[in-house]
Amino acid sequence: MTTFTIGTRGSALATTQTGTVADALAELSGLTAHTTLVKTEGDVTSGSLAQLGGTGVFAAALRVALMEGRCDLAVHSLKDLPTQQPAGLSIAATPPRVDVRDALCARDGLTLEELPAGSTIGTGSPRRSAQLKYARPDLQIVDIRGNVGTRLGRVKGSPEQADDGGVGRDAQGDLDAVVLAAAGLERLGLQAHITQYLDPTVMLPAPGQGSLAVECRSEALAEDTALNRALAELDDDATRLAVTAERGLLARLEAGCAAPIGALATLEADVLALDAVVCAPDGSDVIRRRATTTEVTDAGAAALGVALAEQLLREGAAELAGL
Ligand SMILES: NCc1[nH]cc(CCC(=O)O)c1CC(=O)O
Repeated sequence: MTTFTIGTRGSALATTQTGTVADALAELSGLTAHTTLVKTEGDVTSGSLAQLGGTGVFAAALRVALMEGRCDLAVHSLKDLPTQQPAGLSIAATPPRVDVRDALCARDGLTLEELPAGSTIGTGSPRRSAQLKYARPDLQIVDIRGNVGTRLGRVKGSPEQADDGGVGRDAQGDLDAVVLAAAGLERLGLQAHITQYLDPTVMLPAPGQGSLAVECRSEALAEDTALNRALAELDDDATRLAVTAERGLLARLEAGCAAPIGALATLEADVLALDAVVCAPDGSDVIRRRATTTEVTDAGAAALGVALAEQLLREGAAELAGL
């Protein structure tokens, strides 16, 4: 084998992320990387999607392509992946994580503290919405959809063009701010729009935010190949341990990426610490807790996530978040 093929979705963020991973693996392996575009709608049967289970509709089409051998690898945003790993597929690498924080992109350089009462903030994420309301009950959250460029285009005075038709709103932007993942903005070179990096004490990110997952067929992982050696080198221990803890928590809470739950694990010295927040969807209340472990292994990280989830459940997390 002298080449390998990585499947990617068509969005700017997906192709950028996939390109970065393809380049790194080509460099590490000496192989030539090909990328292939996988459409997320229309070209896959509902039968094969249903087999995969879970909710990750974006990941599902890529996974079908991987299972059918149309590509050797798939690159996912880890935060969009359901916690249930489909049979036959494995996460072969979690590359070094980039910025984990959420970022405020506001008009006129404003910060969260500076936004006047009644200001509008756009987000489609229950996790962001609940934490924003908890921090600033006087702001108005507006439910928005679309890709990163579209969302930025909603901010008043934004140079970014709203590219989804501008139906029923001012093409110049109609919101005072939006909140997006810093990682996505930075990968797209759009960090100039960020007016404030939100501290995780105010806004805990989604489990897995800022991390990528490189997935392959499990059977391929058993072979000793240049590609597998490159994948092992690309895998970052601190990232894998952190996201294992965060996703262990999410799985134990039986929640997905649409739940009002934030989690962030950090590895410092020989301690893995996990912070988590479970919110009432209306932001009226939150439960925020931290747990730590000195068992800094994959199993220890997963157990840390489960233990913190069980503590949160004992304290009423399911009722609070409507899980
Ligand atoms: N749900 C969409 C999504 N999936 C991954 C990212 C950004 C990159 C990342 O967090 O890894 C985004 C955009 C956003 O939330 O602003």
